[in-house]
Amino acid sequence: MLHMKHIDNTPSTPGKFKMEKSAYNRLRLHSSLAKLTFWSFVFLGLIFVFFFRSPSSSSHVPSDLSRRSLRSSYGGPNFEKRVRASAKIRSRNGISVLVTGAAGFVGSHVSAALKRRGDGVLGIDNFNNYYDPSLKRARQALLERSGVYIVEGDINDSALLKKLFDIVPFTHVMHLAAQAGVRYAMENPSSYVHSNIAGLVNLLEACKNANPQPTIVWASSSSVYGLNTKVPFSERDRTDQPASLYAATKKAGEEIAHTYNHIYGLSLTGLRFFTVYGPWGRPDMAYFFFTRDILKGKSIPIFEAANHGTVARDFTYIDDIVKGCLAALDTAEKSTGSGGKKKGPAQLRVYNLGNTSPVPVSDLVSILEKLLKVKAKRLVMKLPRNGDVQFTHANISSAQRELGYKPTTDLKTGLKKFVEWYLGYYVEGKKSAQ
Ligand SMILES: O=C(O)[C@H]1O[C@H](OP(=O)(O)OP(=O)(O)OC[C@H]2O[C@@H](n3ccc(=O)[nH]c3=O)[C@H](O)[C@@H]2O)[C@H](O)[C@@H](O)[C@@H]1O
Repeated sequence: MLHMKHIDNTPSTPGKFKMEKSAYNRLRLHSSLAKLTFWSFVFLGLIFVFFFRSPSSSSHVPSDLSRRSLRSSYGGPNFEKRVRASAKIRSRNGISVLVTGAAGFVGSHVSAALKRRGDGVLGIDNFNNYYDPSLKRARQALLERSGVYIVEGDINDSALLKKLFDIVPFTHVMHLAAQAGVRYAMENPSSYVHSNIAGLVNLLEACKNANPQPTIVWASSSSVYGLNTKVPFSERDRTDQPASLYAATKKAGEEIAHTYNHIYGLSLTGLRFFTVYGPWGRPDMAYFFFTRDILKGKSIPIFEAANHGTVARDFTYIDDIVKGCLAALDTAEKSTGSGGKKKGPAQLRVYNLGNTSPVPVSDLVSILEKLLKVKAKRLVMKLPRNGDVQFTHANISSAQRELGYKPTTDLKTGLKKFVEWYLGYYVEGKKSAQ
């Protein structure tokens, strides 16, 4: 309107005015055509996006990675058949368990034990390369032979988790997927946030929305005791002075568990594992790379505290941990909510799963020397300030009383089994230990 008025009032010669007016009309025609073309493109673009986008690229899916994997391997009758067959319960009173981190050290052992006793087990693992993924693939191959299928995916992929819960009404979730390792947190802090915080929340969201809601047992860590000096560590002790980001994310996990229990009625049990070791273990852990480096003739760094103080760990054998995990699953009560709504109070537990006899790291090395029949090149070093604590020692009376947990393997016996496995897998199997 204002624009028109301005043109009408333009003082000019008639001819010139005429000329200007027709130029103006041409201009208007051009601009209308341009507008029409522009909006046609926008409209066509919207139609294209609406009809041709993949159903998996919904706002649920957090990353390109998960989108790609969803398209390539999830869905379809064959996938669903495999998932159902793996999760099928084959014993009376059996349970169906989704095991996260199933290709990991503890995850693979727990999955195998559940399957052996007739429970339904479905695994999920992202097969990341924090340590040699070929070891994870070898664990996967073993599980595959006993009928456990591991879906390749990330616990941050909510569309995938929803799909799995849609296919199987899991009674339990054994959540063992995590970014482990105390010292690596200084190198790659975000991977701890991604797996131990964002991943945990995403998993709990899927659990709270599921109908029926599953019961959840998950891996916390002895590292939550941080700089505590009172030993042995009891579940009632303070856990507010973590020494590493890893420990802080596990502690955060315990608080997140409290929230989901409180708001949604999820039954949650956290297990504080104490330096778990054994066959098929993690190559980033000291007992594992000490073995590799002793055999290679490389020197090994042995930490000691100030004033030649002993650094010790309550090393716990994998079979004892597996028994603790199964007992936690078996004694856990059901979640009380359904479809995201709480119906009543639910169980919230936390237990130490340790061995109750701390061993100095230098003694661990002496045991390895005997088993390997090779003298270690010891390089005694000051305990670095990068997350390590001086000692750990579990009080397990709660787990003993309520789970019937009773560790039976001492470090010497357990390391003997580890070394037998190590030599068979790497030396006889001619695989290179990285
Ligand atoms: O139980 C736990 O809470 C934690 O146990 C281990 O952490 P850590 O006990 O530090 O296990 P290692 O990294 O294998 O270290 C074992 C011992 O060897 C010592 N160490 C480690 C590395 C090294 O080069 N030299 C050395 O003397 C450490 O100080 C520690 O006392 C796992 O790596 C964590 O994922 C787990 O949560």
